[in-house]
Amino acid sequence: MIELKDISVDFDGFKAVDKVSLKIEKADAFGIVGFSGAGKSTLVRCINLLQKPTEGEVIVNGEDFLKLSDKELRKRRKKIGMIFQHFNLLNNLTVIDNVIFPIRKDQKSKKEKLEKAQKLLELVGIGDKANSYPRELSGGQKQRCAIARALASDPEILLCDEATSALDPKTTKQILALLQEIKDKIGLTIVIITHQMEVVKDLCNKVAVMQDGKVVEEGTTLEIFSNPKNKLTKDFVETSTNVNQTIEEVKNNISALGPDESLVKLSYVGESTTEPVINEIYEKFSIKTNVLAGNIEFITGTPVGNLIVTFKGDKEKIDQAVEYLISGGTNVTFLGDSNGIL
Ligand SMILES: Nc1ncnc2c1ncn2[C@@H]1O[C@H](COP(=O)(O)OP(=O)(O)OP(=O)(O)O)[C@@H](O)[C@H]1O
Repeated sequence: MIELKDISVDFDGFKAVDKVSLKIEKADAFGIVGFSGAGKSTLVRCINLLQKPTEGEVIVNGEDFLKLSDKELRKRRKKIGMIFQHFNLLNNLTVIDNVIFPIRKDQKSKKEKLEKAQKLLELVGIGDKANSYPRELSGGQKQRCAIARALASDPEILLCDEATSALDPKTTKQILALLQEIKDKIGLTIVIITHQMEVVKDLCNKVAVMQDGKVVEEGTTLEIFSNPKNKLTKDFVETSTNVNQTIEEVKNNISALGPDESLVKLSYVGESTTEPVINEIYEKFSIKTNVLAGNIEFITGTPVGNLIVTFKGDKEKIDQAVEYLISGGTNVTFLGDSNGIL
């Protein structure tokens, strides 16, 4: 549905976006992650040509946007809503008038527009705030109003630029749940720029990681969380799982390991929960497992687990047990033994 082909954006010789190609399918919730200045906003603004790329093609629903006339482009843009970190509401208009604003020139009667706006306010959960002014709303309510306004033109695509960055964690969860609900209800395609991996985890089915204007890694959210390859992706995933921090804490607090003990990290994806595996390696190899720390998360419904354990037993048997675990799809990282902790 959205295809960005070899997009580059050059600001006076500085490449803010550098040959990026992305495919976003209908009803995807596509996350774009990266540090400040990575080029996320510039890239996303190319989708509705608020930013004209210096090079490349922007294909939306099979149409080459760069070949459209200004009039045609204005019409297509109406089907692409946008919400922002700082809401960008018009402060001198009431909440309902903010929602009507993008459709104020439509061929409908005033009554129809009011009814539509009120329905949208109900949908986003602030039906009772229609006659309030933005200054009378909380941050979460302001973003709800901005979402209602973005939906007024019946968009097929919603671009969200750090839409939850100014909100506290609880309100962030509520807004993400609302976006998910709307997405499911009207089949909206969502492109969401964020530096919060929690946002990706809660809402997105796919994610691209940007650095210095380039996409350095992309995949399904499950792939990115369970098996990040790029160093930056690993750092981002770590911010939400804290596995490395947990490992450091375990290492700092563990007393010396015995000659028959090894410290390892077990990582797995999917239904192969470790409990039966731990029982099996005890039965097969007489290896005793002691779980020191663990974290299991559900990414788009699939469990992703990280356990820090000690194995106790004959060295050769531990090696066999590790091989057995790896052959069953568990990732095993050796962290130390009686000779020292890595
Ligand atoms: N209109 C512009 N003129 C010149 N440079 C620009 C312009 N817009 C963005 N840049 C530069 O392009 C780079 C990418 O900016 P962009 O806003 O796309 O990054 P970002 O990843 O969205 O960052 P943030 O998360 O801080 O919004 C930055 O170095 C920025 O200073």
